[in-house]
Amino acid sequence: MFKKLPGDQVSGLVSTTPDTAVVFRPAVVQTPAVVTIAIFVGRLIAGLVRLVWRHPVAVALAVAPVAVAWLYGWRVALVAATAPVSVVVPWALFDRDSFNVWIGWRLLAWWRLVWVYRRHWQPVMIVSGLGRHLHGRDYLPRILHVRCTSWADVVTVKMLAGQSVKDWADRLDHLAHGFGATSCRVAVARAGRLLVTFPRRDPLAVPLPAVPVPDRASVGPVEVGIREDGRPYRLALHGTHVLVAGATGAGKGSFLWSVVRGLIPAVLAGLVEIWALDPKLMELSFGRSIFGDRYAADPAACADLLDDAVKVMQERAGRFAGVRRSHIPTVEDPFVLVIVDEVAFLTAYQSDRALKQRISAALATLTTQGRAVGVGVMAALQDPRKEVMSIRNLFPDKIALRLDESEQVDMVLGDGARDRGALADLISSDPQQGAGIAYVRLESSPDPIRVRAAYVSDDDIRRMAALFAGVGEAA
Ligand SMILES: Nc1ncnc2c1ncn2[C@@H]1O[C@H](COP(=O)(O)OP(=O)(O)OP(=O)(O)O)[C@@H](O)[C@H]1O
Repeated sequence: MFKKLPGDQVSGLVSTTPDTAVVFRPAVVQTPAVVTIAIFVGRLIAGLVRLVWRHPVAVALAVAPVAVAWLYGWRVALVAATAPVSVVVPWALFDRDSFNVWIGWRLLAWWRLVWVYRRHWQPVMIVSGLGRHLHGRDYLPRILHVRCTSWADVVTVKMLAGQSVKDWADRLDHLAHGFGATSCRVAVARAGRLLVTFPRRDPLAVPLPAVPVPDRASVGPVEVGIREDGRPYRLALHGTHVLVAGATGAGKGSFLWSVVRGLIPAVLAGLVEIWALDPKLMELSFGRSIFGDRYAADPAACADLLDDAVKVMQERAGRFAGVRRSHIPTVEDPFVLVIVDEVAFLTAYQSDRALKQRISAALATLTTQGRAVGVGVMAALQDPRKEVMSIRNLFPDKIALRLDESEQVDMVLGDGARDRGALADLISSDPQQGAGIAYVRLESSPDPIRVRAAYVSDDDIRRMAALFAGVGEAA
């Protein structure tokens, strides 16, 4: 309060509280002008030192031409200043990628720091409640660093002491709109520090054609699409189980078929067997020849196939016991991937109680004991509620495509996933813009990542199936 009042007004200030015995009349000390000037000069010098310390390159770029002009004249300075421009401009025009890595993203990061984040930081922090205004002072989280990538700004922030990640996760909307982004995500960098990601554009906005069938037989992670940062997205199947949830038309088929497509060379080499359960009869029946006689659509046949998978699992467990603790795919013991489309048809919506129990028990056995012996389950479903899919927590890796309700996000991806930015309920229902887009949460990483699966068209599936019938050219 005193800071805002001129000294002569402060001297007249008294307590206005009625019935008080204490009258408050502050003493005003006249400061000599020289002391005030010394304080201002001190602050100026400290500010300059801070500027040089924080932005050495920018300061050097500004000071160097002035120094050259002073020492050698303005003509030399002009040549010295234009020479780098004549290198940088052609570089930017002809090799944009390397220019961006070395200069472009850094310049953009500096500009976004100054123009977007520093400029709006104080009001956004105070209005969103992440900063505090106490006793006339602002206590704000600090921006430590801004990094730009081709699609997003990643701002490293030092939280206020006592703040939690949840405080930030609860205000993603405030942050996104406050800094002019359509969405925002937070991740922990280390104790007390967060990485706050603000996308500038969406690399997943355009559908992707099917990924080419790999040249090599591999059981390793399968390329199924791209990640938000533009890098290929590879999904591991061997050694885990994967649950894919999404509303009708969300694009579950793209995940299932992209996985099948990526494993084709390994299936042809005998290192992988894909067993398909297709109770809806619409999705996997299309490429039936890929699965051979390991295909079932009728619920009773599905139960038999699942029981067979359990037998394979138990037989292997008996053989491996005391000999080895993990599975290595071979022609004798291939990796068995059981793909179940719309698993709720076999569990929740199955009217035959005995069959329903048999199927649920087999699925629970496979998902609890299968991965160490090379039997994996990839299940797709529309409704992730517990009463529909009681064993959803037995799948270590989860994929949430477009969902109908915000509460379903945490049901699929686990607690706190939506708070960390997995906004699966906000994915567009327009197939061009949203089908195949999903948030993935892996056992190994609590932070959900946004990906888009490639679209495997009917023709792609026909060509894949033809490979197995031995009548088609390479897919
Ligand atoms: N990855 C993708 N990229 C672009 N469009 C896609 C993608 N996947 C699916 N689509 C479009 O969305 C439509 C629905 O996809 P799909 O049948 O795979 O959804 P689904 O989740 O399996 O639905 P349902 O549960 O009703 O079977 C497809 O016909 C296609 O036009």
